Amino acid sequence: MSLVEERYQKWINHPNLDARYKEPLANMTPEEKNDAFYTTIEFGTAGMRGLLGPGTNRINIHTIRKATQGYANYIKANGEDACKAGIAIGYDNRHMSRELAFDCADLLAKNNIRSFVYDSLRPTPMLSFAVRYNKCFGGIMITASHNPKEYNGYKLYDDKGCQLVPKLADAVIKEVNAIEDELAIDANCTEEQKKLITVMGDDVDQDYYKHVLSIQLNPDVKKDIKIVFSPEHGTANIPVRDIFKLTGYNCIPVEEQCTPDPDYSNTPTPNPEQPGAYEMALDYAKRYDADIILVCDPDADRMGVGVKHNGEYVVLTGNQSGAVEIEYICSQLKEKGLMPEHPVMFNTVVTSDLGEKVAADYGVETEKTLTGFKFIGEKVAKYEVSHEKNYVFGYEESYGSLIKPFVRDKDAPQALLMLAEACSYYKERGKDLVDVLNDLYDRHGTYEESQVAIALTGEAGAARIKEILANLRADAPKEIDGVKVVRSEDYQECTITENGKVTPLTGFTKSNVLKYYLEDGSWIAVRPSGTEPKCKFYYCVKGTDKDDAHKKTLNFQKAMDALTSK
Ligand SMILES: O=P([O-])(O)O[C@H]1O[C@H](COP(=O)(O)O)[C@@H](O)[C@H](O)[C@H]1O
Ligand SMILES: [Mg+2]
Repeated sequence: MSLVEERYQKWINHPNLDARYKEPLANMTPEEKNDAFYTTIEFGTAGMRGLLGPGTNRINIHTIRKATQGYANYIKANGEDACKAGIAIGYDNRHMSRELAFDCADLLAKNNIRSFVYDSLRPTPMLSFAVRYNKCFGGIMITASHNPKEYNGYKLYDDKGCQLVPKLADAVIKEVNAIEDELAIDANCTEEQKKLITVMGDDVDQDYYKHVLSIQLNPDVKKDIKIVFSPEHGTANIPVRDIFKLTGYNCIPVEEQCTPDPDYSNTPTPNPEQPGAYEMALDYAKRYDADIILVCDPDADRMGVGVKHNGEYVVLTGNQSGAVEIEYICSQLKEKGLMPEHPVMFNTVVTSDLGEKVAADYGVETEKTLTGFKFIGEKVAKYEVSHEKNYVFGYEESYGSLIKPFVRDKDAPQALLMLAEACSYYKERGKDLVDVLNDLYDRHGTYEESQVAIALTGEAGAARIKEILANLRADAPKEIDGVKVVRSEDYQECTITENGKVTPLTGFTKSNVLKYYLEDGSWIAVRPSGTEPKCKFYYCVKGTDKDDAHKKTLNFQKAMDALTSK
């Protein structure tokens, strides 16, 4: 019997199989069966994420229990104090999220581990905050972030509220993998053990709001702007609207997208990386003549921005909104004499160069990490202890930023408040945020950043993604669209190749990423997504002006297409 068949038979015949899965299992096509059982669901960029449904390679009550039992064993191995400190648990609007969250709490209680659960859906950054607020040993967030509605996921946090970095995640994974029969785990705890579960109250929310309000650099700015806001049916609805109410901003919610909805009924996509996420907000913006559109992904760690510029709405990329944020923050810190000593900003190896140039202009150093906000959180924790450098900002290409590190993950409510303030501040001075961005291009060079993600699903898709990167390694491009590759970095082999010389690349955990620097100041990076079945290509293209950058971007994309279609 094949491994897939063996696993399938075990599941379908298991006495503990959740009754909801019997029928879908019985009706699986051979292809679906293979996909659901060919592997066990793994931890990626942001915990475990996958399609909902029965199978070892799916998110369901059994695979989540397996992960939680493994986590519980890890917590117990950390001693009595860890069990007592407990775990904060949060969840989003997705199918099964609430059920899975409370099931995790029961299972932890069964293991005599305390937990603090939010009474209803909350953003991922608020879960990170709750870990710190309750002085927990760690945290669990049930969410698949911005993925389509068929997905769910499981993010794990350390005691600082930072997602587990590989070193810690590996220790948990070891415990998870040691569990042989995921279906044998049940979450039936006693009434006495149930007392270990605390449903969190309003005090946590209020303290989070207080902290968010503290990021304001110009709290008294003239708030003469209209904001159209959409939570994309997710967790941001209440917190973001509360924060705008507390700070006095005029926030017009996209009502149709405010109800928590696991099916995302009124948005083509909840992902701020995609134009569909702005469709309805754009209609509202035109109707109300809004200055700015602000949207959050469902777990409210990512955000998207649309800016009214010369009468039209321009949607910024994550690289662009990050650059505008750092410009506003640094200029204000400097003007007010608040810039700390040895200031540092963090972003990732696939984030545009523009932000770094802006930061450098204000004397702020940039440190780069791999993709994954956990690596930024890790750096924050390091410097918090050593005091060698002081945090100014952290952001990623993928529409996430963190203004103040009282949260240790990207935090959209903070970003939205800062962008609203920046929008108001510049409006008073006759500018919009696109004007600010254009000024940055004038000062630091014109960049066009883009990301092309090719969807490659299932076992075959995963193999193809590996092959694309392996082919690039085996036959390294010397030029791309006729432009010479002057340096390449391989984060898996940990090498830098420059002028024919190979030197070690240090300071990063091994990761399947390739980055090519071109003679004209542009770069291109390739990596498999760790949250979706996609191969991602990142382009940071430097041009003489916008048209030149755009033309070059299209040519580079075409060239990479040709290079990787072998
Ligand atoms: O999806 P989220 O908002 O949880 O965000 C997560 O995934 C993003 C995309 O990762 P990948 O390119 O591997 O798919 C990462 O940039 C981010 O740091 C991580 O927290
Ligand atoms: Mg998210």
